[in-house]
Amino acid sequence: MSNGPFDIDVDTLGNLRPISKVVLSLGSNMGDSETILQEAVGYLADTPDLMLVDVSPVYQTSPVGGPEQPDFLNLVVVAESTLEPLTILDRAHAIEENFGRVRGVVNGPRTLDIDVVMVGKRVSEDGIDLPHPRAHERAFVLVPWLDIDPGADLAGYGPVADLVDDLDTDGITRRDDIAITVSGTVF
Ligand SMILES: Nc1ncnc2c1ncn2[C@@H]1O[C@H](COP(=O)(O)OP(=O)(O)OP(=O)(O)O)[C@@H](O)[C@H]1O
Ligand SMILES: Nc1nc2c(c(=O)[nH]1)N=C(CO)CN2
Repeated sequence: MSNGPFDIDVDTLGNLRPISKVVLSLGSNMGDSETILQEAVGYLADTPDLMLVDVSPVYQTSPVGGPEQPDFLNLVVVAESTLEPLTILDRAHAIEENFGRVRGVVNGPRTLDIDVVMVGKRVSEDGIDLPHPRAHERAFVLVPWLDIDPGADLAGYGPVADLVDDLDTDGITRRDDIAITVSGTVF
């Protein structure tokens, strides 16, 4: 899939809207994380103008940073969208709030965290850092992403496969016993 901005959508008013590849990272280590991830992907799939392309396997991952806390379950969603990055981030925050996410400790435990890893070649603007400034060094983001998108390129950092080669992936385990289902499709 292209990173855009060469794919174009025309809305009902005839406006041209670039279609961007969107990569989202979801993580949970409080509550029923498996159900939370399942439902969160469902909310993303229900988001107007955000088309899910693929959902990665779920990984159990050792916490990176923060206080002592339980392991996370992480997954990555690849989508296509004409939405602005800040609109996608607002939607991510609204979904987090459905699961009672309270922003407290930096890198601390959370029912649900949704990071906007990349929106095509879009870069930072007021209110959103793009690509996500820590995604390039996080195995819990890059390994699941690579599973579903072997040719993936992290804008500004290069091929995800090369980034993964340089990372310690010891703390992450693929949980093939957990499946995410969207509209009858099992990922
Ligand atoms: N690309 C992005 N994805 C998610 N949040 C972002 C992004 N860019 C800026 N933010 C902002 O970063 C702030 C901190 O986000 P959050 O509380 O999710 O951090 P965190 O998950 O603890 O740590 P990290 O940012 O390292 O994943 C939020 O106010 C959020 O709006
Ligand atoms: N394993 C793991 N560690 C983390 C995670 C996460 O999702 N998984 N999220 C963090 C802040 O976003 C900080 N540390």
